[in-house]
Amino acid sequence: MASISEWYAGKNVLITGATGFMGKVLMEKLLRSCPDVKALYILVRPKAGQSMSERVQDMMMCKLFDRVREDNPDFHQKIIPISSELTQPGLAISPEDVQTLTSCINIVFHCAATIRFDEPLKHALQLNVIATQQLLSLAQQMQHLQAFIHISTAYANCNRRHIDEVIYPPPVEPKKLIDSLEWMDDSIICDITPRLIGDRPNTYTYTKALAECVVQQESGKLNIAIIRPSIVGASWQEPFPGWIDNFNGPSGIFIAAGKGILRTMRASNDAVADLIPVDVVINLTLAAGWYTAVHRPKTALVYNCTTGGINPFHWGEIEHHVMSTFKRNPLEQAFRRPNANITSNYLINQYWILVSHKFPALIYDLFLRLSGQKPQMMRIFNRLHKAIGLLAYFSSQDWEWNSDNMNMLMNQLSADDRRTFNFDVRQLNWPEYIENYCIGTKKYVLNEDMSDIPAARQHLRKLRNIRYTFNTVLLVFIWRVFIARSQMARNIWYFVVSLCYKFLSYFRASSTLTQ
Ligand SMILES: CCCCCCCCCCCCCCCCCC(=O)SCCNC(=O)CCNC(=O)[C@H](O)C(C)(C)COP(=O)(O)OP(=O)(O)OC[C@H]1O[C@@H](n2cnc3c(N)ncnc32)[C@H](O)[C@@H]1OP(=O)(O)O
Ligand SMILES: NC(=O)C1=CN([C@@H]2O[C@H](COP(=O)(O)OP(=O)(O)OC[C@H]3O[C@@H](n4cnc5c(N)ncnc54)[C@H](OP(=O)(O)O)[C@@H]3O)[C@@H](O)[C@H]2O)C=CC1
Repeated sequence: MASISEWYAGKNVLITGATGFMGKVLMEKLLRSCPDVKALYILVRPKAGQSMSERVQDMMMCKLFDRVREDNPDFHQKIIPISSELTQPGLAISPEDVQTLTSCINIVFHCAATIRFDEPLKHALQLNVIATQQLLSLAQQMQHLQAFIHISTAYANCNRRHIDEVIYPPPVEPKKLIDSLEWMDDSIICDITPRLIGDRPNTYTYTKALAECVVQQESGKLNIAIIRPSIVGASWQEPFPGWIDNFNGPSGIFIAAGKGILRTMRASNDAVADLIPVDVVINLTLAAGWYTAVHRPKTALVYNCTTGGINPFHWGEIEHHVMSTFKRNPLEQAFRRPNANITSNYLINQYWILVSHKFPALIYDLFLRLSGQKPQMMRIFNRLHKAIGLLAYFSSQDWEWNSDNMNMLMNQLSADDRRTFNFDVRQLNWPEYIENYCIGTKKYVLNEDMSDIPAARQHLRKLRNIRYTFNTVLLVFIWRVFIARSQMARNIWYFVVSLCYKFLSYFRASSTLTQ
């Protein structure tokens, strides 16, 4: 039987969401490990004042593609951008492009989605469900299509504790919801959203569950597989350890903790942190594409792509390793020395938010105001609180995912493929991974230079001295205001001191008696 890379040789691949985090890693891996792939057609929209081709050119310059560039400097010739806005009818693909795609595509990877937790329901539905439906219709017209791989999330069914590799009945029939929301005013939709999403935490997980149902409805006509990754983190090994390019999920939290901004967060120390490295997800996705096309399973296979059941690691351990890494490799211009703690207790968390977030932010903003600058710290903390409020749901509880299909797929691979498309997370060394992850956020998200670490350490020492000075001044101030000025406070103070003195004399006397 052909190996995975042999199977991809000569194939035309369609990728949605190629400019996103996972889409880029998918493209890189395909180009590097399947060098004979014929072409990658990627659906891209113009954005932020950049045309589609400018965006693609920029993307290919990214460090992520360094290894591919080394192997094949002309790799860009294999990338064919197709202009598309997924929220538009027909995905806004021109008739000529539709013609090209339907005549040549062999496999589709559908990665595009809105992953924002606060997305208005109508937009999340438009992108995550309706666009998926439209892409499936397009796929049905593709004459040489062998597999359609849909990227979902392990949290699509997070209202359940135990999640099997099956497509669960949807919370509502997608078509009914689409029809009803079509005529509704945005404010009405906003009002009924909590009732609709029910026991799911956000519109993201809700619409991803609906998308799975839409995919299932087409599974009789197409060869389909669904990949459900948990919390996708930086790369483990490929193309190099620690690659990450965004603030999503834990990355933003790690950075905020490393910068000394985040000091407390609601999370359970003992809950499993189901992180999965992005390269593992992509290796599994490519292997699943091969398996779906070659073996044509009778029903759509779902692959829960998680670590918790196989090689568990907990949020408490993550906190420890993140803090230890940022103490050894500090981020530049930290606000305070990194020292974040997680707690599952609501009141304790609120106390630390007040003392360690809001109070320093107020003081710093006061300092900025007095020095004629614009206050900004409170604004940053408000955004951070919004983000951690939305993420806490995922870090405060455990889920159990069945991963039989992931194991089955691993057993189907040859020894060579298992090495090239490694998704065996039993080999993952968590402390090493978290260290590379944190350093990755420093190098690739914040674009900080590792050679500036001595200066960053010096800055932390300065912050420590400021803290010591501040604490001393505060003590003297309290003494001056409450002790020195009030007779009663003075009396209490003398009483406490004389009590301590009496205790000390008593212990000294009793210890001389026993000698
Ligand atoms: C040491 C302690 C260790 C403790 C460990 C505990 C960690 C717990 C982590 C739990 C993670 C759970 C994730 C669950 C994932 C489910 C999996 C998936 O399927 S789906 C995949 C997961 N999906 C997601 O993760 C999406 C979550 N994100 C969102 O929904 C939205 O970004 C938002 C609502 C948080 C903020 O909206 P909005 O106010 O409109 O703001 P914008 O969006 O415009 O961004 C403003 C600025 O903030 C930046 N920034 C962004 N995110 C974070 C962050 N987490 N943090 C910090 N910063 C963040 C952003 O880059 C930007 O910077 P700049 O350009 O201004 O400089
Ligand atoms: N990251 C994670 O932790 C997890 C992600 N997933 C799933 O993996 C998939 C990829 O996620 P990830 O790469 O992290 O997400 P990103 O947000 O990084 O990428 C999303 C992609 O979708 C594209 N897209 C969004 N809206 C449109 C639109 N209207 N028209 C055309 N393209 C659009 C984006 O294009 P543009 O650049 O133009 O915005 C981008 O390429 C998603 O399906 C997500 O649900 C699942 C579990 C965890």
